[in-house]
Amino acid sequence: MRENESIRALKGVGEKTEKLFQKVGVSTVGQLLRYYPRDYDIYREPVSVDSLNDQETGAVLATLTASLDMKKVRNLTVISGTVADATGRCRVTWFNQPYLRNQLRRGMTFVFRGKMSKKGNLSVLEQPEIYTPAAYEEKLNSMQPKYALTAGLSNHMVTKMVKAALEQLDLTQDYLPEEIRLEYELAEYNFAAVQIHFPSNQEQYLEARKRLAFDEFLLFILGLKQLKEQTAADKNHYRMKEVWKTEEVIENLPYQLTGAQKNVWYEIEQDLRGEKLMTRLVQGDVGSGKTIVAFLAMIMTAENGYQSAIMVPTEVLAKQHYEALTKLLEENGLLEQYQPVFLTGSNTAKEKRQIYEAIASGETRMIVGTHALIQEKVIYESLGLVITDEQHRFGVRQREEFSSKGQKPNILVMSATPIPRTLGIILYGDLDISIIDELPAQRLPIKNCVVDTNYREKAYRFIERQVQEGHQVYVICPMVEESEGMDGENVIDYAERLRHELPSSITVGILHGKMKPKEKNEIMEAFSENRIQVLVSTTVVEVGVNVPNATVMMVENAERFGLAQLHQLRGRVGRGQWQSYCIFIHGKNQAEKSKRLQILNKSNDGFYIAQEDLKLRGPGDLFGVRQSGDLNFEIADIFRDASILKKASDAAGYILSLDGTLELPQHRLLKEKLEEFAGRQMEDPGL
Ligand SMILES: Nc1ncnc2c1ncn2[C@@H]1O[C@H](COP(=O)(O)OP(=O)(O)OP(=O)(O)O)[C@@H](O)[C@H]1O
Repeated sequence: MRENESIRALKGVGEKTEKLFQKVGVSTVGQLLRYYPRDYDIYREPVSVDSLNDQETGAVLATLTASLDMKKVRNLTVISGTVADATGRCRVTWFNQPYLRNQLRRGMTFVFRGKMSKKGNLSVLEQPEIYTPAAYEEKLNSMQPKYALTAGLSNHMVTKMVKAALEQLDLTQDYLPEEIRLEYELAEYNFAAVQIHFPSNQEQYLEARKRLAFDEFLLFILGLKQLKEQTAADKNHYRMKEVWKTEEVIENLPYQLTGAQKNVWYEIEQDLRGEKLMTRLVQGDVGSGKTIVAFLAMIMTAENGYQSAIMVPTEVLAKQHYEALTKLLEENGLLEQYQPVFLTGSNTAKEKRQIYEAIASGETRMIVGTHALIQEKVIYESLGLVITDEQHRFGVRQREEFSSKGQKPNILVMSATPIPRTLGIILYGDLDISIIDELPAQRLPIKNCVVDTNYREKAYRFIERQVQEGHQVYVICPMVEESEGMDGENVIDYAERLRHELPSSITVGILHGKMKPKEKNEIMEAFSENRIQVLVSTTVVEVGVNVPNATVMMVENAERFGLAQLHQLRGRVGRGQWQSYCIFIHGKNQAEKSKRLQILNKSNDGFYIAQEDLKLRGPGDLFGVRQSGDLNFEIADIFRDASILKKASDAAGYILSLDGTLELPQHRLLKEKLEEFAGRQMEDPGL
């Protein structure tokens, strides 16, 4: 079996199961292999019966005080009994397992492992797993995977299928050269692939993770280095002249550009006028005003008679950019001349045809869209500039794709990820870097608070007042809907609750990744026009959404998110001249985890936050929440794995110094893997 085969090739996967897996983005066996657990359930030492808290999962060594009862409740068979140790007793219940009655008898002692549920004086261990003490001893410290699920797809099913994939794939051929593996003390691939799903203990898990993170960085950097080689000598076939239009547009803006924006714009202008092709990254904290700089570059390109395309990760964002661009052009009397178009996957076939024609004929000089922009059918008349974000920054393949559409365009990449310089040099090795390190002057610093759920009542009243003053509010929940085995707030139920909590004059809307692009656009449009005042959402609003009238960001289960991600979320407010607020709410019993959140309380500076977060983490930080969704790594995390990143960079340098084109026999598998990796990077992350 090969990794690119459909999961249908696995025994037990029929059409229905295939559809369920597709919902979570898994179509091939390889994708299943990389469907890494979201968390693990650790088989820890048994604890005493009285020490298990409500909703806590754990194991107890206890004795049955009587034989089990059996009851029929509708069509369920319920088996229940009582177990006890020296500290106390609790009920145990199982459903539809009548045979247990013969196996478990009074006086027998087992390890029972399950979730404790407490209601008043009643403590119940629900559906516990049962082990003899010796059997549990063998399981001790092992970690059971917990996967992200969707309705109908159980953890058991994913576990079973991953096991099947691991059994049927031949993973013994390691693509990493032995020399590198030994030099950097990395586990074998075979070991890592299995242990990341089913770690025997925490040490093995860390080994597996280290290896897979190294691989991911290595492939990424190899791709970059090759790209740099290829583009170093690229000539700018769209060499441009200085134009006055951009000066006029700047004059007409309702605000003054900041010094940093002016500097960066100057650098871009010089690049576009230069002999060498531009490949530049503009890095700027959330809300620093990157968009206008991008638009100026598009106007300069259009004035020179060429086309430009701006590609963003989501349709919501594409729509927002399209509207902002149209408005800017309209205000400057340029709309007719440039005819901007909006191209995404959900345009109708007829619309697409018309747009393709307008692009091919050169009638339109500006194209805004999602990754639909690089599809085969889009033929550009004269694409002189492509603007993208770092999630979609082009790897080798993407640039080839664009090049095959004509000559290589100039490239501008936008990023809001604050990263230390040393890491930046590695991750953006193929790009020149410009930094917008100044926020517009009239912004007031956001006021923050980190509180627990007891504060909600107060928060709702505060939200009410802000809405009455004409402002708007985001509420972020970690989940879309209630989901088996996962605690935390979800968008659907939360919105319902808010509709009761808030006066009926306040409209509460919802937004999440499972909605159709068209629905998402409608909701965002309603929010930006203040027809919705409170938007309950998952993190789909994280990247780049701009509604300056919003002044409150409230994040539920804030402990679930990485600090950089929270900083991005916070960046959705404080974008206008009004005082804005961010309320981070952490769940009950999460005070420990929420210590991290105090960093956000102290500072609004993305760079500082990233550094501080890094200091708090160490290799022992097992399940640190993912830091950043911006750079699209599957397992590696640029902040948490900074030292692995440096090693992978050294290794990539060494490999290419020996064999620049990866032609040597010992690099054959690595080359194949790199091709496959580049292909994967092209896929839409599909928010
Ligand atoms: N110099 C400026 N003075 C005042 N407002 C500005 C200035 N530059 C941009 N803005 C406004 O600030 C808001 C945020 O700008 P923009 O959307 O470009 O941020 P961004 O850098 O893309 O941030 P993010 O990474 O969060 O998307 C916009 O409403 C924009 O009109």
